Parts: sequence; C-alpha cells; structure tokens
Amino acid sequence: MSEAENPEAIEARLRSGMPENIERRVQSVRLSKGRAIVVADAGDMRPEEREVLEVAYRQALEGVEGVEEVRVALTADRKRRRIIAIGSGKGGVGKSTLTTNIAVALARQGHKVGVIDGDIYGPSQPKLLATENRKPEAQGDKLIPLESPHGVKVLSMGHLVAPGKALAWRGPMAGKALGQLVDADWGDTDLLLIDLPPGTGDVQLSMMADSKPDGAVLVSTPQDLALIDAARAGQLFEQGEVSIIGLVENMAGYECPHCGEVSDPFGQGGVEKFAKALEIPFLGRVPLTLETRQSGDAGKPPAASDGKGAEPFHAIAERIAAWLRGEGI
Ligand SMILES: Nc1ncnc2c1ncn2[C@@H]1O[C@H](COP(=O)(O)OP(=O)(O)OP(=O)(O)O)[C@@H](O)[C@H]1O
Repeated sequence: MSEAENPEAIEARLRSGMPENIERRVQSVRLSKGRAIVVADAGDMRPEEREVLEVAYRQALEGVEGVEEVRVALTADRKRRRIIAIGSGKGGVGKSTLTTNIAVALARQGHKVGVIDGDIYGPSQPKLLATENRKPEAQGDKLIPLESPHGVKVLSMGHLVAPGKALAWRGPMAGKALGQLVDADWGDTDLLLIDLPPGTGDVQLSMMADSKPDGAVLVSTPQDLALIDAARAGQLFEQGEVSIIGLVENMAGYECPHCGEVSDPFGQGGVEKFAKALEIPFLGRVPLTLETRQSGDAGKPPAASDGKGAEPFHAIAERIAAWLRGEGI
C-alpha cells in the first residue's frame, strides 16, 4: 500500500510541519474513493482562523498520490481546554498568589477556570483557595477537582499527600504526578492554570513536556536576582516550545496603609524595561500590600472582592483573556 492510501500517513502529514496552533487539531482522517475526509477541532477558532486551517490542510495534501479531493469538517461544539503555566524561576516572588488571583479574576470575567498546583514540594493552593483539609474523590481512575468558594476548581498535591512527602520526587515522577492532576475530570473547565514549582530544572522541564501548556506567564519582583531567574524561566519555556504570554511584576511599590506614601522596596520600573529588552509583553504590576498577604493566608483572594486590591489582577486577567482570544496584548 502506498503512503497516500493510508489514513494514518495522511494524518501524520497534517500534524508535522504545521504551525503550533494547527498541528494538534486533527481528530481523524478517512479515505474513500480518492476523497480524504479530515475532521479537526476548531471550537475555539475565529472564522478567519478556520479558513487558514482549511487552506493549510488542502495545501498539505495537494499532489499526494491517491488523494483527488480533500474535505475538511471542522467541529465547533467541543471547546478545546487551554492550559497556561505560571512560572517564576525564583521562589517566593508571589507566583502562587498571582495564579490564584488571576484565576479568580478570569472566572469573574466568565471563563470556567481550574487551578492546578504544580508546586508539589510546597503546595500553597489549598490555603489560597480555601480548600485545606479537603480530599478530592476519584471516579474510576480520574480525580474530581474540588470546588473552591471563589468559583474556581482546584487540585493540588497538597490535597493528596501528607506535607513533605513529595520532597524526594525527581523530575519524571513529579511530571507524572502533575499529569494525573491535568488528566482529572475537569468537566466544562475551559482554562487550566498551572502554578509551577519555582526553579528551572528537570522537574519543570518534565512537567512542561507532560502537560504541554499553550502559553506561559512569568512572574518577577523588581529585584535583579528575580529578573535573572525569570529570564531563565523564559528560556525554559522557549526550550519546551511554549509561547510566553508575558511578564508580570509583583510586589511593586508599597503603599503605607497609614500615611499613603508609596515606597519601592525592590526598585521601580525595572521589570517593564526588562520585558521590553527581552521582547516579552508586559502584563502589568501588582503592588506590595498587606491586604494581599493577609487575604492570601485567609483563603480570600483580593481578586474575589470589589475593592481596590482586585484591580491589578483584573487588568492582568483581561490581557491574558485577550491573548486567549488571539488578540494582541
Ligand atoms: N503583592 C503582594 N503583596 C504582599 N504580599 C505578597 C504579594 N504577593 C505575594 N505575597 C506574599 O509573599 C509570600 C510568597 O508568595 P507566594 O507563595 O505566592 O510566592 P511563590 O512565588 O509561589 O512562592 P514559592 O515559590 O515559595 O511557592 C506569601 O506570603 C504571599 O502572601
């Protein structure tokens, strides 16, 4: 049998050498009397993107022996779930706090959001999303994520293993553990945010290879050291062929709750300049506030409130939503 007559070979052609946004979309290929019928998932695509997809498929099969006609059927009903990884390189810069608040803000904007705590060595999402001491149930071999009180589903290794137990896990095992959380029964969730563990080693690489995020958000404080580590995290995403959505500056400027004076314990403006130099979009800055720390500890994310503290998170979430819609940031 020649290659052209084999639907698997045709399917492989439609996956290889395609732009990233297209290559994962083929669902099936059938071949009947010289006609190739391609079914692809285009649920989240705009009409002009669908056209690009169809043209790309037709071009890829042009001249293939045995294929006289190409029919492309695009499924619109099933929305593809997207995954965004949040990474920092350096620990303690507020990656988990940002993941929680961006998730809550996106949920308030109408997305169906799930949070995966990939920080298996120091899980903080159970506390941040007020689901401590709860255990997810399993149905068959799939975990059922927990519903947080803030309209966001969540799964963390902290819900599953005793504190400190995952400490000895190395890259592949950690990647596998994360895979289990990603493969859980997320129902109608259309967006998963993964709070990655700090660092840029094997564990992060293996997690990224296993969960294949669609995009990544980098978090940094304005300190040089944090920025250097954020740049390293950026390289890690590039190495894993994950596109970088942008960089967020956290703990920027401290407003004294008593006198209102704003000071900059970690410097000012450095992150935005840095992002520009690296040609990474700048997604916004989140000030250092007592409210953010206290409400984090209390499981009440500021983004869930209607106060001033919610604003920076909502602004960043809007930019991420624009990226999800395929618009410029
Ligand atoms: N904008 C902020 N204002 C005040 N406190 C903050 C802010 N962002 C984070 N924090 C606090 O800083 C500490 C570290 O934040 P968080 O746990 O989110 O960081 P992380 O980067 O995820 O850390 P790790 O990598 O160790 O998990 C927490 O106590 C948190 O409440």
